[in-house]
Amino acid sequence: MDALVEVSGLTKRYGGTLAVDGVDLKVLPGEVYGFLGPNGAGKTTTLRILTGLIAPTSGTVRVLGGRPGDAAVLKGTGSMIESPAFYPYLSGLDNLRLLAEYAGVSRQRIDEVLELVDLTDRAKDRFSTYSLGMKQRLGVAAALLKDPELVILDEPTNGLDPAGMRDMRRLIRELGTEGRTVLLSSHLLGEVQQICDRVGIINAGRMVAEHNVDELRGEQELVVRATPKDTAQAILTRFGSVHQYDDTLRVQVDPAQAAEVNRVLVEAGIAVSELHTTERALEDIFFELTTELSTGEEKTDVG
Ligand SMILES: Nc1ncnc2c1ncn2[C@@H]1O[C@H](COP(=O)(O)OP(=O)(O)OP(=O)(O)O)[C@@H](O)[C@H]1O
Repeated sequence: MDALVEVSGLTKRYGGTLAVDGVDLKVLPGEVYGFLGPNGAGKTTTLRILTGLIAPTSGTVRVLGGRPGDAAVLKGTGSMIESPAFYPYLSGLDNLRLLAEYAGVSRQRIDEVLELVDLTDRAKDRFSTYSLGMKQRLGVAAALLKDPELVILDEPTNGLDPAGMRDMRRLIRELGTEGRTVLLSSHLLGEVQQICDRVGIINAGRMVAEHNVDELRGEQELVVRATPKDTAQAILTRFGSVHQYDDTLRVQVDPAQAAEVNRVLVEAGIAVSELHTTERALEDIFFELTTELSTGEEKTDVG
């Protein structure tokens, strides 16, 4: 399967700051890929390079088989990098019309994208009257106008309230299920876990890990609080390795087996007062990796 985005040894230096430091990245057709990292990790810089907005210092970058910024690549890529810029005094619809005219897109496609981002009812209102969530969704609509194969979204839920985040996540999942390839950045673990198929973790300009989100889910643990604890622990070892954490037991077992674990414990006369899954897996990996690196070599090179 040919990757839609293929980045190798990508580096970007701003004066003395190494913003991106030898990043390798592959985004495969049809996947929703999450580019996860804390603020300042180098996500926006990488996405700006992929969309041809800035040039890399070194490394190779292929997007849709071509170079970022090439006409054919631009045609097949829709993006929203940082806050989308629109004319505040024009309606959402008129803003899209302007972009559509420039890109040679039909009126029908404008209606389709407005429908997709759930802005049909407010399309004729001025952009300045939109909520932040609506502004971001219009940004996604603009990115989708050309019916692109690849959609690149930089922190699409940033600054949104919980309802706005939910709508945006739903929209991105929809894009994924309709077969589009999506590359998005985020600093939110839970978000990436909810909407992405694969995740690349970046910290201090370096890719520190790449995971299949399903595998990570499988690595989740069950948290069990039960008495008597010793007997519970002995029973739980049948399901997977068990370790104690505070006064709970943590079992490495597929969370889908939670009901079965509960049944077996209760049938053995154990009182179960708490049983839930934990999202520690991705969090642990993330913090382990980012702490390791941030205490390691400095990313700022003043030489
Ligand atoms: N135009 C620029 N000039 C100088 N330094 C820059 C520039 N753009 C980014 N940087 C620096 O490069 C590093 C990476 O920034 P980048 O914006 O790519 O990170 P990010 O992961 O997108 O973080 P955020 O979510 O905060 O935007 C930071 O140290 C930032 O200060």
